[in-house]
Amino acid sequence: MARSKVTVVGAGNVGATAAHWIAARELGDVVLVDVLEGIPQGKALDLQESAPVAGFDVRVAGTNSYQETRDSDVVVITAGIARKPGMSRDDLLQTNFGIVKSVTEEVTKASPNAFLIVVSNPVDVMTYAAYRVSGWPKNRVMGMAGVLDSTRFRTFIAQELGVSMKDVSAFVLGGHGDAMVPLVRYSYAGGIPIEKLLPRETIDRIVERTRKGGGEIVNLLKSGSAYYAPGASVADMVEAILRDQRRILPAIAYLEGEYGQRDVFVGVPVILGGNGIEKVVEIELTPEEQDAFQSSVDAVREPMAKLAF
Ligand SMILES: NC(=O)C1=CN([C@@H]2O[C@H](COP(=O)(O)OP(=O)(O)OC[C@H]3O[C@@H](n4cnc5c(N)ncnc54)[C@H](O)[C@@H]3O)[C@@H](O)[C@H]2O)C=CC1
Ligand SMILES: O=C([O-])CC(=O)C(=O)O
Repeated sequence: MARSKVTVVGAGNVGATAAHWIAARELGDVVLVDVLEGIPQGKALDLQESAPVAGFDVRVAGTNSYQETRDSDVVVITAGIARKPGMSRDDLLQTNFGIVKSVTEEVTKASPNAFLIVVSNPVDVMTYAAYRVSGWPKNRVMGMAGVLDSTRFRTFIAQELGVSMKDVSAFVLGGHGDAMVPLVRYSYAGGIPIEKLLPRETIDRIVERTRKGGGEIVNLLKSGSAYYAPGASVADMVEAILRDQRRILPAIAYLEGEYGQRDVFVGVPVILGGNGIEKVVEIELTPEEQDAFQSSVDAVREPMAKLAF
């Protein structure tokens, strides 16, 4: 059986870290692409040279050309600028729109049958842009944010309870901005609803921390944004597709009536497997949760309306 091939566009912090997780989990051969000369080649060679000691057996290549990305099974787009303290993700809109547009044109030519996972921010809007530019079906175009937002929420829950991260599950819905919706009612530790285990004030505090989780890292790093957890979250989605796992994950998906929304990409629970987004899973929301979700979608539609294709 031919080995899978994963292209990661953008060999910066998120791209290189995603490539690392993807290679370490032997999900497929990895091609790193960037406009900077030497960077994707150098990082790919360095990562490849870790294989004998780290114990993985895949090829890792770096390039400035899309030629070598040909016939990839999955393409991850991390190309673009990251925010600095004081900026919102939406401040990156026009610069990253230009980049995501040109990258999408290149990758869709080189790998017409791939699955596309968009990471560049503002990611809900950039996923919509990639969908429009690619003209691909909705099951093959998605964005990564919910896995990251949920892993942050899970981390905070586990830390508050002083229990293993393994036993904590949680869901965050909506756009990847400060209006995202951590779903407390659907969050559990060892199968027990967290509302039965933690006081309301503690839950409210970690919900707020989750919403601002990206900004917390930006303020600490000062010169860029998070990449370890984002890179690992990308690898989880790549694995779900390439290993046909049919996982239920939150992903940025195209909505055509689900959750009362149309013609927008936003984070919702999906079944992710060998056919990409196989289904958007609709769960019942309380009126308050529905209102919060609507506000979050509105916050995605606003910058979306500024895109000129
Ligand atoms: N969706 C999410 O949850 C997350 C999204 N992000 C976003 O991911 C993006 C990347 O972040 P970092 O890796 O930290 O930034 P970075 O600055 O470390 O890397 C970005 C890379 O993209 C490259 N690039 C720029 N234009 C390109 C083009 N046309 N073709 C190919 N490569 C190009 C740059 O040369 C650079 O190496 C940012 O927009 C950031 O906001 C970051 C973390 C989480
Ligand atoms: O906060 C940022 O700009 C990067 C990002 O999306 C995150 O870490 O959640």
